[in-house]
Amino acid sequence: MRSTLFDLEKTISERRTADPALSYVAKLTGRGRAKIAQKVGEEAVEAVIAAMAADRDGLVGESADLLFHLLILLGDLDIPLDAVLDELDRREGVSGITEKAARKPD
Ligand SMILES: N=c1c2ncn([C@@H]3O[C@H](COP(=O)(O)OP(=O)(O)OP(=O)(O)O)[C@@H](O)[C@H]3O)c2ncn1[C@@H]1O[C@H](COP(=O)(O)O)[C@@H](O)[C@H]1O
Repeated sequence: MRSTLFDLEKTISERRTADPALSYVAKLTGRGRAKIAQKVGEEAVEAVIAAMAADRDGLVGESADLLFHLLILLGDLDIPLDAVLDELDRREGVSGITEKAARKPD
């Protein structure tokens, strides 16, 4: 399995306390969780815009930006990537239609 996301998670963890003048991760982290979350939202919107324009290259780039910023946000909350992958594993084989139908009404 490709280890790209785990490698990036480790790099982000190491760069968080670097010199903000030399590290984007450190600079963004220093601006606080709300700013990191805002960037995740912006990158998600940019991915949607690229998709709606059928801009495949754009969507690849924006998806990379989105995953990168999501990893920074998860790291800021001390949530390991493994926790997200575990949740996806837990859902494996459970149809989204079935899962939604089984939800209790509010
Ligand atoms: N994958 C990435 C990556 N993807 C995108 N970016 C940066 O994310 C920033 C997003 O650009 P924007 O224009 O949206 O942001 P901005 O203008 O800085 O922010 P605003 O002030 O507008 O909010 C750009 O500076 C991109 O270069 C990344 N910066 C770093 N990485 C990885 O993180 C590692 C550590 O980076 P540093 O912390 O910079 O050393 C690198 O070696 C890479 O592996």
